[in-house]
Amino acid sequence: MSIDALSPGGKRRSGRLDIRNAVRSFNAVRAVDGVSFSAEPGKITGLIGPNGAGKTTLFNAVAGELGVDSGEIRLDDQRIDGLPPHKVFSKGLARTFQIPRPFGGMTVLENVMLVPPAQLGERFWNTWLRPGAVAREEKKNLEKARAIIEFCGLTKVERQLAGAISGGQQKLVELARALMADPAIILLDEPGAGVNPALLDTIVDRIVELNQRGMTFLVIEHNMDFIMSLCDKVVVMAAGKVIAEGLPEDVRADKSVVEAYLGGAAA
Ligand SMILES: Nc1ncnc2c1ncn2[C@@H]1O[C@H](COP(=O)(O)OP(=O)(O)OP(=O)(O)O)[C@@H](O)[C@H]1O
Repeated sequence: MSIDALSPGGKRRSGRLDIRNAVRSFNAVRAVDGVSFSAEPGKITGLIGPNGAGKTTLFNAVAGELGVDSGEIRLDDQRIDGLPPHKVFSKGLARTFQIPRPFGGMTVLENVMLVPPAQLGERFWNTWLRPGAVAREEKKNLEKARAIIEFCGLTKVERQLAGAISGGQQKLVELARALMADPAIILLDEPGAGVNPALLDTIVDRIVELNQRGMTFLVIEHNMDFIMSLCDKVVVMAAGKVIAEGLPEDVRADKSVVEAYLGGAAA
């Protein structure tokens, strides 16, 4: 199987994400304070802002790790706010973390294999009643995992423990795990942080190629070269609110954006 067989979101989902008036507080802090914007299908949307702007809190709310206090989050017109992470994931939204979270004691291949879309074998009666189907499904998953691992440039380390490879390679393992579920949209939390320049090029290449195949991305990143060269649109948050949204070059020249970065802890 080659990576060509992967279809972002399958045929049914476009990966459109709509966030409307999302609010999430931690005691007195309104970390996300009435945020509205959309990530258009097939596009790469950048989410930037000074430290503490609320970007990660918003990601956590979208991916189901945190609830919103109010507001709506829709994926392809279906409400996903209030759903637990595995439900959001199964609807076609995958995310990666700023600090990768692989199972360090398992190999890269095992980490990727942990995320098959529909694990027939997990239904215990299938192993008795439909052993052939289970074996075929496992073979298909293994082929898919291998194709994705190759696509992510990880073949050489597929037998190594995920805890023993570099931080940049772990970010690629996270991307590989996300791809196993054929998501329609992937949320990337600082894919470039702590990654050496050569691996960063690989990550950027993979994102571009997936995007050309129709994958939608929403990306938090402090690396401005990355944002400016990769994103179709940039949304800027500061103190929990969206303060600007538009084309990368317009956002960079926006006075309120410059002030937010100078006034806050510049990224
Ligand atoms: N679990 C939490 N409990 C209390 N306050 C929190 C929690 N998570 C985030 N916050 C606060 O919410 C605000 C937004 O934080 P968040 O991490 O979302 O910002 P960010 O834009 O992702 O920042 P960075 O770029 O540094 O990662 C900050 O004031 C932060 O201290």
